[in-house]
Amino acid sequence: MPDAILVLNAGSSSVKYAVYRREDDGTLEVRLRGQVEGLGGAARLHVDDLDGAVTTRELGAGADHDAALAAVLEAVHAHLGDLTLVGVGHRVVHGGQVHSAPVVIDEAVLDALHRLEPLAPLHQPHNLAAVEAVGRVAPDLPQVACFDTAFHRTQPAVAQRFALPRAYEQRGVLRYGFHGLSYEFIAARLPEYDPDAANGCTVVAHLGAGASLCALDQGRSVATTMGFTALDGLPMGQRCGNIDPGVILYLLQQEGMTPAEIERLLYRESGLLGVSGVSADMRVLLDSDDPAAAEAIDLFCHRALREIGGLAAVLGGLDAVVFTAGIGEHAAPVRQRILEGLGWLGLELDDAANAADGPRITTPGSAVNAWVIPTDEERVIAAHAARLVP
Ligand SMILES: Nc1ncnc2c1ncn2[C@@H]1O[C@H](COP(=O)(O)OP(=O)(O)O)[C@@H](O)[C@H]1O
Ligand SMILES: CC(=O)OP(=O)(O)O
Ligand SMILES: [Mg+2]
Repeated sequence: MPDAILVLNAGSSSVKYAVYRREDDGTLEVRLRGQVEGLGGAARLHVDDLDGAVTTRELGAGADHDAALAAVLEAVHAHLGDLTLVGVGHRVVHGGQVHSAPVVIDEAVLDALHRLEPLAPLHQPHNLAAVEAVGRVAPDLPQVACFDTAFHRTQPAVAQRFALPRAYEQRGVLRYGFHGLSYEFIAARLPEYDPDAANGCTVVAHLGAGASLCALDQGRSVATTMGFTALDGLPMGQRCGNIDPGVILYLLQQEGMTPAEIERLLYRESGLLGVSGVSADMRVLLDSDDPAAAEAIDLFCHRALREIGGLAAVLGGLDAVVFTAGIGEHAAPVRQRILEGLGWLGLELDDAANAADGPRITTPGSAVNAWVIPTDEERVIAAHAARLVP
């Protein structure tokens, strides 16, 4: 029976999944894909069997990551047909100092990854819950962890360092960076779209529920906006992004907030949701006529523009900007707002191409190219897993 790899990608607002058939020559053909989206609100399961049947099922307002995972495993089971699962690849957001490459999961690896949960509270517990859920139903099935942090380990030390006493760095307090599986996918595909940028200086904007930017120098990560945790950098759906650490001291010392309250504030009540008071979902904000929704979008675009400028300076130039993930791939007004701020670099937006979601969204005469390239973290995970399982 043909071999297949299952991929599970638990994000903060979604659980994405895919099944790939592994051909004799090692190539991977996607056979099933989908996601549970809208976790925390009205969660829906989407299933695409790639033969034209696309179904959606409401999971109800109370559905959490566990319910999402159970629904996903049921859908996968129902669609496997003659395929035999030979391995499972997981997105695991934090790999810490130890992991700069994907790894087959055993007891010791799992224990070590659990210890990183405080550094990625929106993701790591769900990523590892998926590993354990699969382990319960199929204890002998090899499982592979693919890390969001691994792609950034090529960065020079200066880009990974905080200005703290050295002892903290030795204890692992570093800028790790995230969304690395997505950046790995974009870096691999960029030569097909823009060979000059692939050999030069590119800023990739992964704008989803979590959002970050990555500076690619000839396809290698040299700097990124997320740091020790996935809180740093851009404001996100519910996360604050870059914040003066003095604010946290103030909340602790003057407002008497507990660490758990501050964690909830920074991870779940801030970002687009906190500033708008309306929603964490960019689709809802773009449709809203509430001035606070417009202000939240303003702040998101302002911060993205400011960070693109910083990364371009680190790269020593800018050949292309690439937009990806939920907002990056679909929110033309957000891309427009950010790119209008790069007019001084000679970047010239092609409005019609932008409205059509690309792929190229700048004019032929533009001094800097901009692209929309859909990311595919699942394919990157599948490729790593297929390589590591027998
Ligand atoms: N058509 C759209 N217009 C604007 N924003 C969108 C659109 N589609 C999706 N999004 C945004 O993308 C986010 C999800 O992005 P995604 O990359 O799938 O997230 P996750 O971090 O869960 O993987 C949603 O929360 C929503 O804000
Ligand atoms: C690391 C991170 O923020 O991931 P996501 O965007 O999937 O929430
Ligand atoms: Mg994501």
